[in-house]
This record gives sequence, structure tokens and C-alpha cells, in this order.
Amino acid sequence: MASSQKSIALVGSGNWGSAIAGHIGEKIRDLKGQYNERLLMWCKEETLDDGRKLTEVINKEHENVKYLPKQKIPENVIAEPDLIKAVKDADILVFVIPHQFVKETCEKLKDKIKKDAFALTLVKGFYVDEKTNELQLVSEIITKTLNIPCLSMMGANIANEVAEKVFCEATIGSRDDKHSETVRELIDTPVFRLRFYPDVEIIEMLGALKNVIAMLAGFSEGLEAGFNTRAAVLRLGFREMINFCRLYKKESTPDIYLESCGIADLIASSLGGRNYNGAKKKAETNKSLKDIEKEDLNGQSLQGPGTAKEAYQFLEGKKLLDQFPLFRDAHLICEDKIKPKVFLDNLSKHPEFDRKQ
Ligand SMILES: NC(=O)c1ccc[n+]([C@@H]2O[C@H](COP(=O)([O-])OP(=O)(O)OC[C@H]3O[C@@H](n4cnc5c(N)ncnc54)[C@H](O)[C@@H]3O)[C@@H](O)[C@H]2O)c1
Ligand SMILES: O=P(O)(O)OC[C@H](O)CO
Repeated sequence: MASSQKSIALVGSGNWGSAIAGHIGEKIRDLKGQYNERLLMWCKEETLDDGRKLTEVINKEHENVKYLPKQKIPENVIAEPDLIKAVKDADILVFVIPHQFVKETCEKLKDKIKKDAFALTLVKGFYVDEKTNELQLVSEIITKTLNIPCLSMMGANIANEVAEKVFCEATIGSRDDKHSETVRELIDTPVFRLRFYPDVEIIEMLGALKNVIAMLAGFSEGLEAGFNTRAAVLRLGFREMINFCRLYKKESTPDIYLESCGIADLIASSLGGRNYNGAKKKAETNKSLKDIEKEDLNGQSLQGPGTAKEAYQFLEGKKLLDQFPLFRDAHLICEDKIKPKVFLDNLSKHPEFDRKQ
């Protein structure tokens, strides 16, 4: 039966995927009928330690016991292990998987979605083409592979806090008023406020880049650097983030860096994100980030090391590593090629101190 109700699908069900599923699930339930209440959430099937299937547990207990434990998800959110079944009738596809899986997932979705659907990416990360050294943003990959427009949503949104309804804001990148209105209906609430800008790509890049600087914040804390030094790391890191964005696109709305996707996400992530915590532990214990991810995150993904690698490759290709010493050193630390302390020693030589005002 044809329906005028719009359907939403989530591509992903990890820590953030489950939290935003809960948020959108409640919102569409409360909108009473404007949207199809059944929110399908693609969940890559796995068997839990006790032998049960994750999707069955989510649909029975209404909780993602592995990736967002102790938080109830509304009953209209349905975990669906079949990717194609989850998305085929969706008018709006919300992508929320770790960035390293975006290409393979989009390939599987080719020609399997509605032609007039649109996407919203919540994914923080990007790729660099090995041959051309061009940056490939998640929104661009979605648009190119699936032939649908893609908006971005980034901000200071630590998933567990969103699930607990702690106030937050986010920035939406959209150049289409109708799509913006739909996203506002689906996500904006008194505890989750949205602001809209046309800078889809810069918003997305900031979301990816802050994960690298948040790791440096963690290394600094683990090394017991002073507050002044830690503030300098964030300022210099933010400067590099902005300069990095300008390599991609010279013009943007100037205020964009002061939005939740910019300074606020950097602060939140550098106070308590997973990348920050993992990096702090690395500086304290000298363990590899891979081991720390395995020990502490139970299948969740640190996005910082992969993004540091991609950023390094991109800057190296452009012969600009000297202009971005924090991004350079972050990658070298992740790869255990230098000790975390080296990046602190390098701060005083930062090119920022040679820059004319
Ligand atoms: N967690 C947060 O607080 C938060 C907040 C904002 C944005 N984000 C961003 O959202 C994105 C998703 O993060 P998350 O926290 O939901 O994920 P996560 O870190 O919890 O990762 C686990 C998820 O990855 C999935 N996964 C594993 N292998 C996969 C594969 N081959 N293909 C597809 N999926 C696979 C697992 O099934 C699981 O659902 C990331 O880019 C992250 O940076 C996270
Ligand atoms: O926990 P992190 O480091 O992946 O960061 C989570 C979010 O991106 C914060 O906005």
C-alpha cells in the first residue's frame, strides 16, 4: 500500500547509532503519523558472548547491550540484520558507521535504495585517494555511489550523554531547504538544538579532524602537561584544523568554526571522548592504540588513528607536513614512530609563531 508517510533508516547501530536511533525514534513516535513510526536500524549481526544474536536482544530488550548498554531504545526502533531490507523503502538514510566501513557499505547499497531518497551523514572521518591524493568525504562517497544528495550533521555529541538527554547542539550542513526542514523535524528538540549552514563539506571535515586533535589532548593529559600547555595544544590544533579545511575549500561561512561542529566538538572530545581517553592511556602506559581499543572499547572504534593516517598522507602528498606539525606528530605517535613527548617538545617551533598577523 502506497503511503504518504516518510520512512527513515539508520545505517549503523554502534554507540552513536543506537543513541541517535533512540532520539529519532522518540521524535517520530511523538510526531504521530507524519513519519512511518517503524525506524529500521541496520545492525551488523553478531553473536554475543552468551550465544544470543545482537539484533534479537535489541528487539526483545530494547537495549543495545553491547554498544550502548543501560540505555533503553524505544520499541519503534527495529534492529534489522539485513542491510538491504533495512534501507530499501527509506526516504531518509542516516549513515552512522565507523568511517572505514563507508565505502564497502555504500557499494552494497548501490541500486538498492529509493531514487528520491536523501542521506544524512553522522560519520566522522574521510578517505584519501591513494593515486590522486584527493580527499574523499563520506558525503561525497554516498552521493557518488548512491546518486542521492547527502547532508552532514556534526557537533559536540558524545553518544552516552545524548542517550541520557544531556543538553547538546549540532550543526547541519545542508543546501536544500526542504531537506533541512525534514532534519529539523526529525532531530531538533529542546535538549538537542540544531543550527543550519550550507557548508556540508567543511562541517564534515571538522568532525573528522577534531578526533586527531582530541588524541593530542589525551597525550598531553597522560603526560601531565600543564593547563597552559594543554590549552596551547587545543589552540594550535584548532588553527591546524582550520588551515586544513582551507586546503580543501578556501571559502566557507566564517562563523562555521565557532559552531558546535568546530570549537565545541573539539572541546567536548578533548574533555571526555574515546579518542582522548585512549590517547591518555597510551601516554600513561605506552600500549598501542590498537590494544587499548581492544581492551577498553568492546568493539567500538577509535576514529582518530585512521584519520591521522589519512591526514598525514594527504599533507605529505602536498609537501605540507611542516605546516601541520600536530597532524604530522599525531600520526607518528599512533604508529609508534615517535614517543608522545616529542610532540610537546615540538610545540615551540610551531609555524604559527612565524606567522604575521
Ligand atoms: N560514539 C559517539 O559518541 C559519537 C558521536 C558523534 C559521532 N560519532 C561518529 O559516528 C560514527 C559511528 O560511531 P559509533 O559510535 O556509532 O560506532 P562504534 O564506535 O560504536 O562502532 C561499532 C559499530 O561498528 C559496526 N561495524 C563493525 N564492523 C563493521 C563493518 N564491517 N561494516 C559496518 N559496520 C561495522 C559494529 O557493528 C557496531 O555497530 C563514527 O564515525 C564516530 O566518529 C560517534
Ligand atoms: O568518543 P569520540 O572520541 O569518538 O568522540 C565522540 C564524538 O565525536 C563527540 O562529539
